Amino acid sequence: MSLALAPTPKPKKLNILGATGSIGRSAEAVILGAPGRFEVGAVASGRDAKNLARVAKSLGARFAAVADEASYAELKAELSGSGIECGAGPQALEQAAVAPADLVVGAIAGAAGVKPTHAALVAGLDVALANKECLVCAGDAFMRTARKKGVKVLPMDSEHNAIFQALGGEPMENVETMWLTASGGPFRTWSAEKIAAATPEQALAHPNWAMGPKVTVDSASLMNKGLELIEALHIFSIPAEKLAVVVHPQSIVHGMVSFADGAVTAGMANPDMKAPIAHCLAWPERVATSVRRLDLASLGTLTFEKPDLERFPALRVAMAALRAGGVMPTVMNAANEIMVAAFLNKQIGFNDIAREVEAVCEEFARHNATAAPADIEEALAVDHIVRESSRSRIAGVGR
Ligand SMILES: NC(=O)C1=CN([C@@H]2O[C@H](COP(=O)(O)OP(=O)(O)OC[C@H]3O[C@@H](n4cnc5c(N)ncnc54)[C@H](OP(=O)(O)O)[C@@H]3O)[C@@H](O)[C@H]2O)C=CC1
Ligand SMILES: CC(=O)[C@@H](O)[C@H](O)COP(=O)(O)O
Ligand SMILES: [Mn+2]
Repeated sequence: MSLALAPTPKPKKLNILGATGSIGRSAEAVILGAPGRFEVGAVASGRDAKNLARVAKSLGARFAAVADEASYAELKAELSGSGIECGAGPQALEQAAVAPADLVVGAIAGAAGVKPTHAALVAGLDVALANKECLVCAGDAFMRTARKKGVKVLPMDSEHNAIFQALGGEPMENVETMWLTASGGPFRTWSAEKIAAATPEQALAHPNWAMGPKVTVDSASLMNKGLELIEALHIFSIPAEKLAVVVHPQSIVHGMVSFADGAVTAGMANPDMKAPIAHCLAWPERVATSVRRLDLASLGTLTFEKPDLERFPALRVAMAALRAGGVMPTVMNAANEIMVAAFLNKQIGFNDIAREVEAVCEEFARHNATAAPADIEEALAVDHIVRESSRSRIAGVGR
């Protein structure tokens, strides 16, 4: 009788971009909950030096990068004596992205994530992508690089991860429809009049998920689901006509796939990002997590309804950008980032977000060529121009 032990898997080496955010903290919990399975090389964030230093130490990283150069002195002081190297600015961010690794977690919020996350692909590293704005801003160029380099983009966003699991490796020709579920956000049952007067505090009160402010406001307007349709188009190389949204207030079913024979598979879990994060980090293996186990009998009822495009026009605007394709998703994403920030700063009202994003898209299409950006640089140049023109509209909103 031989007493052969199962080989201990080598720890998977990770870099985490956006390590201080909501996704970053959930990733930290997954990693700390699976001793010996992961090793962290580099971590990066925007400006929160104190928290970045904390997570770098907690995960035993070797390098920490902060985007904001003004935060460098604080980061250095926080890391002093730890032996962890650090840097600041765009080059340091790129250094964190391309540090030797098996997988890079892309969890920076917004189009700020495009350059560093793309740098990881260029360096030939697989990416686990939470940052949907990367694909809305520069999806064609981003995925072209992944294909050219032969690297994987694993979907970490809960809906896309559920669909990835529900697909089970089936060829795309067999897929009739990919369904993304939407919780409907905090205003799902509100009247149009009440939504018009919604405050940032109300928009930030998501019924099911604790997330960063930008994605939480997008969930309230349903723009998040529009961004996710565009994200799905790129991740799964599926035509826009095969993508659909259904509102599911319990956030238990995250995504579904309908096949040509009428069968439907669903990806389900309690709403906790540790589940899709663990799936991506361990893929193609599995790792145990503390995610509360699903008990359908005690839940009792799961409900589904059509999205209301009248009360939630942001989804209609995003669906138009999805259908138009070309540069329109890039334009819409940039305008939305500016308008969401203006809403959170109480400069504009909730309904102004979708109204202004639509106006910016229409104006851009009237005066510019609408072909898809040829590369990341072109996408970011459009992003920059649209941000400027969006900012210039804010003072005039409502006047
Ligand atoms: N939270 C969630 O459950 C989900 C999030 N997502 C997506 O994941 C991404 C991150 O979301 P979330 O974690 O909620 O967001 P958070 O706002 O909680 O965190 C954002 C992270 O990005 C960093 N960051 C911000 N600006 C920059 C910059 N210019 N350069 C480098 N880093 C920067 C922040 O650093 P700092 O703290 O230093 O500012 C922080 O680490 C988004 O694209 C979101 O749509 C997708 C599915 C679920
Ligand atoms: C957890 C996650 O993936 C978010 O993107 C989520 O989808 C937000 O919830 P909504 O369904 O309300 O947009
Ligand atoms: Mn999502």
